[in-house]
Amino acid sequence: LLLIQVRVMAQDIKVQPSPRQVNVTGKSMTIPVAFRLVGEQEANPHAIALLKQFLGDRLGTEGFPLYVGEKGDRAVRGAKRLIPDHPEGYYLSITDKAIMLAGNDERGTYYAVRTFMQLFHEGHLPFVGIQDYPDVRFRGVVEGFYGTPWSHEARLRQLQFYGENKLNTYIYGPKDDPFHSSPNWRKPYPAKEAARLAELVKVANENEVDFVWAIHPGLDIRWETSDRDSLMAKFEHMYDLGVRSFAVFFDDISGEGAKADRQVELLNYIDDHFVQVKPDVTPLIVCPTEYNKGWARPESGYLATIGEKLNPSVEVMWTGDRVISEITREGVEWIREQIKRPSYIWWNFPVSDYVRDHLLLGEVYGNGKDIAGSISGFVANPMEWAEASKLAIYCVADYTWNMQSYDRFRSWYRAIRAIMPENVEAFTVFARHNSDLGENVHRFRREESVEIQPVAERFMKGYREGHYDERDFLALQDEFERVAEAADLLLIDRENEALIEEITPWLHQFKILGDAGQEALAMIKAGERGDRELFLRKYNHVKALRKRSYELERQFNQNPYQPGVKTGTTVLQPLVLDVFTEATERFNRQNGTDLPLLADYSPCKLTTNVPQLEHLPLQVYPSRVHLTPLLEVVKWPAGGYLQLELDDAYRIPGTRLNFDVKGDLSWGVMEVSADGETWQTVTLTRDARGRLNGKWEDTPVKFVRFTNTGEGEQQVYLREFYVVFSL
Ligand SMILES: CCCCCN1[C@H](CC(=O)NC)[C@H](O)[C@H](O)[C@H]1CO
Repeated sequence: LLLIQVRVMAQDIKVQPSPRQVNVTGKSMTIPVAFRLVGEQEANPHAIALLKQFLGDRLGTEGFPLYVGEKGDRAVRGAKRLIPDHPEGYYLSITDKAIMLAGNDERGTYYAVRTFMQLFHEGHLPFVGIQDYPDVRFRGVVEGFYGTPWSHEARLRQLQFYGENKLNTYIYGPKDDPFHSSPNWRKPYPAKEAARLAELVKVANENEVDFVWAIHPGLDIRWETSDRDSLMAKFEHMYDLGVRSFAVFFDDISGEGAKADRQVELLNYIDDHFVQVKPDVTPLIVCPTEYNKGWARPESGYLATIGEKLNPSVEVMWTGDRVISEITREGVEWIREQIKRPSYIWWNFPVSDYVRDHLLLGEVYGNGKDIAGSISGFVANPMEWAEASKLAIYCVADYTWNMQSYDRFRSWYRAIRAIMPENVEAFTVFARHNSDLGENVHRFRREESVEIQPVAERFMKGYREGHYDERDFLALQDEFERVAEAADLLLIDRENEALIEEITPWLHQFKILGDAGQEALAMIKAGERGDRELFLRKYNHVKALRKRSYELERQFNQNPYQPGVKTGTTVLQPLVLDVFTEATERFNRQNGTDLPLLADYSPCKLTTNVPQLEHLPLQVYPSRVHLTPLLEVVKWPAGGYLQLELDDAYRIPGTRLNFDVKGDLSWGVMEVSADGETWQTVTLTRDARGRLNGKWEDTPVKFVRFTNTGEGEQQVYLREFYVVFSL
């Protein structure tokens, strides 16, 4: 006799993503010790396998009845009318008589099992009836970023994560995989890579995820049958590896490959002769060359050609109004008109290949909740940091399954709990201050440090005016303490070692930020108490921390684009510098000292008497220091000079400047020096692109300067001025 204890329990049905329709009775039962599985022969084998894995030996031929199957299967005959008539929909019911997991299709049954697994709560199962289905047909991730492709292990973990969160699509399209793009898109994968892809397909199937293999032929495709045959052969090769979903990416190309009518001809051919003739291949997906509204040229007729001539069964991807943009109702309705079908969204978030020194761990927000009717798919392009990308991916799973119920903060918080259950608080602090991108070419920004921002602003204003609120001071001190604590707790966390390995450079930077913040605030108190000795200790500590921060930037995450490790760049980092500068200026005034203010450690100092160049930010890279180019004309007076002082004498190989002036720079002279006393003139030679390069024999150089030694003012464009100080 199975002892079923019926109990009234709280309505805390925690199912992710949020189901559409849940009828709770408020009653529950203890979990039966044994379940009698009915329907194993006909039900989706992946659903059965998941059940067996989850229930283990409690699942057998005796015990509490558990009916599993798809609409039409005998085992779930009774639920026929209750199953939602939507792709991947399911009906789930738990009563004191039986459990039923009934899918509208195979994937629906799998999702019913996933939901069932989440209903186990502290040894009880609630009596519920759930009717559920997703808003968006294709939901998931497109691995489509520039940079180091994800590892095989990372991809396997991703597919498992997608199965858990009802995402059904993974598009394989890493820009830097030579067999996905040029030059080897025509070649089959070598045996080792082929075996790995076959394994990914297998694990994807087990998690009810479509593994979409994308090809990126546009950089060098020739519109001849030979290349068309090469592409078909490659698709056959991928089909033999088990791939049943295919995409063609024509993004980020120009020239021959970008022609719409040629692309459409090829795509229709693939559709007619491959996708439609194979029994089990999902609709072909294309990423168009004009893949966002900012790049769409009505006069090119590109999108019109796609809309009119591309087979209606082909899915067309779209990133929104710009390369990186929020997806709005208006935007998806506009593109739907152009391409004569719903768009398949390629959302460029949390991809960070244009701000590689930042982690994007913030909430998923800004996309409309009313766009489901005009899109067929929604896939997120992630960071090269696979585990760290899971935060945003989890929220995208929530959003695309049930848009109306999506809550950006609740979803984000549940994502953190799903990913770091043993360090929720620490990871929340860390993610809260690692979400904005900083200035970037796409001008896409995200909120960061939202809670503490008003406190920081109010405190700084008060401090400058000479009266700040002690409660604000204490709140900031507390936040910086939490930052330091979070960094140390996460650095020793072992629950997700792959994640900690990815974010360790940022954790070290975060620790320095937490310490620097506390010490900068301590400078204020020491200054107020007139305790010179303590002030100088804190001052020196902050400077040391800034130098460590800078060295860390040159050690980790070195890439040719945005090398280094940025954290808390929108609120906390600037606050540390502001407090340091203000406290030091006060100390200098009170004590007649001239302690340098520059806490933001940099290997290079700019001095100039050219007014427009005085506050020019320097861009420091691992081996070069750049002056930020100016768009406006620079008036360079006679005698005007620009000098870069490095933090040490380097055997620097050279310097380059480009003032965009046609003639030679007879009015100016470039000089270098090791000590700032004896200078050596550098001859500047013009290269093919009109830039002036300075070379000198191999002597150590600490100073580089350019002076207008002519009679009058010169007007130049400062296009480029940088010093290479190590190879
Ligand atoms: C000026 C050109 C920048 C394009 C940037 N896009 C690429 C192409 C794309 O978005 N295709 C839809 C990569 O995917 C990359 O990851 C992403 C964002 O940096």
